[in-house]
Amino acid sequence: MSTLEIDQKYNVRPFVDVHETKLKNEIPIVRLDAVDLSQYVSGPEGYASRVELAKVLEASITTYGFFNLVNFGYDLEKIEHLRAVAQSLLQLPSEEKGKYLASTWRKEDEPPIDENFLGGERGQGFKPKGYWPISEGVRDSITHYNFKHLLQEDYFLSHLDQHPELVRAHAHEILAWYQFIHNDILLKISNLCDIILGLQEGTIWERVFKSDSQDEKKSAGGHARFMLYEPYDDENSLKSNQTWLRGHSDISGFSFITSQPMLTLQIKDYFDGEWKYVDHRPGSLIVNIGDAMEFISGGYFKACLHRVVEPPQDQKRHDRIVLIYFCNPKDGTPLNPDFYESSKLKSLGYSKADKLKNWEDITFADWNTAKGQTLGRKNVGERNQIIVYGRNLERWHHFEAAAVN
Ligand SMILES: O=C(O)CCC(=O)C(=O)O
Ligand SMILES: [Fe+2]
Repeated sequence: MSTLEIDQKYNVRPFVDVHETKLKNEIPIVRLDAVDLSQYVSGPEGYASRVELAKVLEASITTYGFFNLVNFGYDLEKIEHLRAVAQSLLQLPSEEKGKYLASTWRKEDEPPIDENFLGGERGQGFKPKGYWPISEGVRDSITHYNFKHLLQEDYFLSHLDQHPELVRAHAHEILAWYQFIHNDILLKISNLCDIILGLQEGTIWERVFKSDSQDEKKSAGGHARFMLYEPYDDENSLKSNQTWLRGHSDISGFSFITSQPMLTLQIKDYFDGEWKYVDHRPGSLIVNIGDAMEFISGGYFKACLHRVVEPPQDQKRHDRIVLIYFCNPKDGTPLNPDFYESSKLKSLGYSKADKLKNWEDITFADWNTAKGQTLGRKNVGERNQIIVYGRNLERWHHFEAAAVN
C-alpha cells in the first residue's frame, strides 16, 4: 500500500486545535523568553552573535529552566503533518494498541489489552489511558506512544515490524524531525551552554550529547513521545483536582515540546513559586532543562517543576496533542560539574568542594535508573523531598528559596 492509501485507511487528517483562550488576563500565565535560532551564526565570524544569544538563554535556563525556541529552521507544515499522524495513531482501537505496548514485559502471546494489562510507560510503544494513578481513584487520561533508538537509523529502520503500520509508513518523516532536533538544534544549544559556562564550544556536545549512529551504548539517547490528552468527565475533573499529569522535573538533558494553543502546561514560577500556565507562542517549541543538565551545571541551570492541568474554562472539553523529544546524555556521562572544569561554575561555588558536598559521583545511567523506578508512584509527589545519591529527586526547594528572597 502507498503512504497515501495508508493515510486514507487510518483517516489521517489535520489535528484541529482548540481556539486560543480569551481569558489570558484572568489566569496566572508566564510568557517565556524566545531564543531565536536564526540569530545563531556558525564559524568564527558568528561568535559575537552566539554570545548575544547565549545571554538570552542564560537568563532563562538559570531561572525558569524553560524557554521558547523560534525560527529553528524546520518546515512547520511537516510538524503539523506529524501531529496529524499522531492523532490517528493514538486513536487506534485498544486491540491494536495492545499489540504494541510500551512495556518490557510485552510478549507476543500475551492476551489483548484489558483493564488489568497496561503497558509500562517508558519502553517503545503505547501507554494506554489509565496507567498512572492521579488521585482519589482517578487514573490518567493520557495515551502516548514512545519512540526509542531514533539516533540509530539503521537499527530503527530494520526493526519497523515492532511498530504499527501507520508508524512504518511514516518512519522516515519521524526520524527526520527528531534527528533534526538532536543533531542540529541541540548541537547549537549545547554550544550556547558552553559559552555560558566558559567552556570551549563543542565540549558539552562531545562529552554529553554526541550521537553514535551504530552503537547505542556510546550514544546520547533520543527518545520521543506522541501524546494525546483527552478531557476528564466532570466527576474525574473534580476528584483529580483538574490534574492531568502531576508535577515533576524531567530526567533528560533537554526536553522539546511542540507549542499549541491549549494552555495546560504549567511551570512553577522561579520568582514567586506560583503555578503558571506557559503561554502559547505560535510556531515555537517549548524547551526545558531536565535533571541531567541541572546536575552537569552543578545546579546553576534549573530543571523546573512542571505539570499538566485542565485548560482555562473556554478551552475545556477538547483533545490536546503534543509531540515531545527527550534527549538524554550518554549513559556514562558524569553528573557532576567538576568534570567539565568550568571556570564560571567554580567562581559561582557550584563545585563538589563547595556547594555540592553531598553529591555522590554518579553517571547519567545511575540517575536514569533510580528516578525511572519512581515514576508514576503516588508517594513521589509535591513537597515530598526524596534524596537519591545526595540529590533531591524533584527540586521543590528551589521555589521555596526563591519565594523567600
Ligand atoms: O504535555 C506536556 O506539555 C508536557 C508533558 C511532560 O511534562 C512530560 O511528558 O514529561
Ligand atoms: Fe515533563
